[in-house]
This record gives sequence, C-alpha cells and structure tokens, in this order.
Amino acid sequence: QFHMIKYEDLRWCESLGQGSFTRIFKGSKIDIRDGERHVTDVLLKELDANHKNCWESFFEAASLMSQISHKHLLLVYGISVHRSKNVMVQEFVKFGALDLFLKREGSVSVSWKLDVAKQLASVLNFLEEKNITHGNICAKNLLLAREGDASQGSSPFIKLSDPGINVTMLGRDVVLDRIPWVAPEVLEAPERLELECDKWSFGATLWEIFNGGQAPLQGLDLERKLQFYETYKQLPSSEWTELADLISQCMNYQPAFRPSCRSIIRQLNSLITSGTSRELIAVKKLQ
Ligand SMILES: Nc1cnc(-c2cc(N)nc3[nH]ccc23)cn1
Repeated sequence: QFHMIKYEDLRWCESLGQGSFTRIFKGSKIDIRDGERHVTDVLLKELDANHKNCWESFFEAASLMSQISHKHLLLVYGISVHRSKNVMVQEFVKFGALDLFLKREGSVSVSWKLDVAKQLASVLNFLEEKNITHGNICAKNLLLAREGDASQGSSPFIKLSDPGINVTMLGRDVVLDRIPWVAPEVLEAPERLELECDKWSFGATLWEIFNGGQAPLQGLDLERKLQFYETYKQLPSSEWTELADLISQCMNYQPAFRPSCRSIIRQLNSLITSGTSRELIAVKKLQ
C-alpha cells in the first residue's frame, strides 16, 4: 500500500532536527515523468538504525496517511528502504511546525488562531468519520503551509503531520513526557488508543495555540507530569471563559464525556464571534 521510491532518486540536504526515534532532513526527489526530469522538495524522515524494530509502526503511521487524502493532511509520497535506512518521503511544508512559528511570531490575531483551530477540528472530524485515530495531535505536528499575514488577517493553512511511531511502541518515559498531550487513559492501556484520545490532545493543542506556542507543563519532570494526571489537574485556564470551557471539555478525564468533533466545530464558530468582538473591544480601549 506504498509507493516505493528508489534511494538513488533522493537527495539529502540539511538536517531539520529529530522526532521520536527519527531524524528529519530537507531533501529532494527526482522523478522522470513523460521524459522530463522533475525535482520536488521533500521532507525525509529516517528511522534511527537502533530502532529498526519499530519499522512496521513507522511505516504503518505513514500508510495511514497515504490511504486517505484531505487538504489538511500531510501528503506522504512513499517510502525508501535501502540497506539499513528506512526513510519516509513526505511533502515539504514551507513554514514548518506551528509551535516554533508561534514562539517566533509572538503576536498573531485571535482570528488567525481560531482559523488554525478550525482547520485542525475539520481534519479531526474527517478522521473521526473514518474511525481513524491519529494518536499524536500537538502543535509540533501541525505544519504551516501558508503563514497568512497575521496582521492583515489573511488566513493560515495547516497540514497535520503523520503520528510517528505508535505510542504502544514507545518507552514509558517517552509516553510520560507527552503529558499533557497524551490522554490519561492511554497511560494505563496504550493499546486502547481510541478516537476520544485525539479530542484530549486537541484540547492541549488549543492551549498551545492560545499560549504563544509554549509547551504546557514544560519544565515539569516526569514525576510531576504523572502527578498532574493522578490528581486530575487541568491546564491553567485562559481568562476567555468560552475558550477555557472548550479546552476543559476536551480534556475531560472521562473519555466518553469529551465533545464530538461536530460540537467542537460548533463551539469554535461561536468563539469566533465572541473572540473577535472581544479583540475589537480590547483594541478600542487601547486607542
Ligand atoms: N513535512 C514537513 C515537516 N517539517 C518541515 C519543516 C519545514 C521548515 N521550514 N523547517 C523545519 N524545521 C523542522 C521541520 C521543518 C517541512 N515539512
């Protein structure tokens, strides 16, 4: 269920960092189509040689992405296996991960943030309709294809990246470090990764988007992160009560009580009206 890409048709450029058991590089792939040579920018995601046992999970994540297509889902061109290298070849998304963009950008408008939140909710709704759980929703896995001019309010465009190695394959410490994105029920039983888990992660991602891309609970060690769940804590809530309500609905410790995607989208739409007028009032006060 994969397009196999020949290793010699790939070029590695600069390293762009790493994920869980993976290293990522900017690169390009060469296609000869109807006699013409096409060079495409790609993101090359290499599985660490010492985690070869995860290769099925590595490719399973990618195959999930290539069996369905949606405008806000990252395009996976295929995989390339050569000697000890397992490489996933993805579309290169120009402006990279949302968390880094938000940290760099600092002030983007409320409508810009709500736009991104709605796009994420729409792709989650699409996955929910296909009963597909992503399992790793977070701002780091939201890629910015279009910045949108934050001041001029032209809209951003995001793509949801692949979930990476399945959480059942990750060590306990790696899973603990994903608190508060990973749903509490996944800690006890990672194999029980269900649709509701993505709702919980959506809540944590919403928190990131409205807190300048900073990681929630950053700086807490794994022990304190675990206590956060054991004592049923919630993330620090925004003064904007409707937003805080939506985040805490998504981050309900009872999976069944989390809202459906349709409800999330409905609540985001009403946030747009209340949020932008709040912003207008705030701006007027400044004048
Ligand atoms: N599928 C993907 C994933 N990441 C990127 C990307 C783009 C960029 N400008 N800086 C980066 N820094 C790290 C990753 C990255 C692109 N495409």
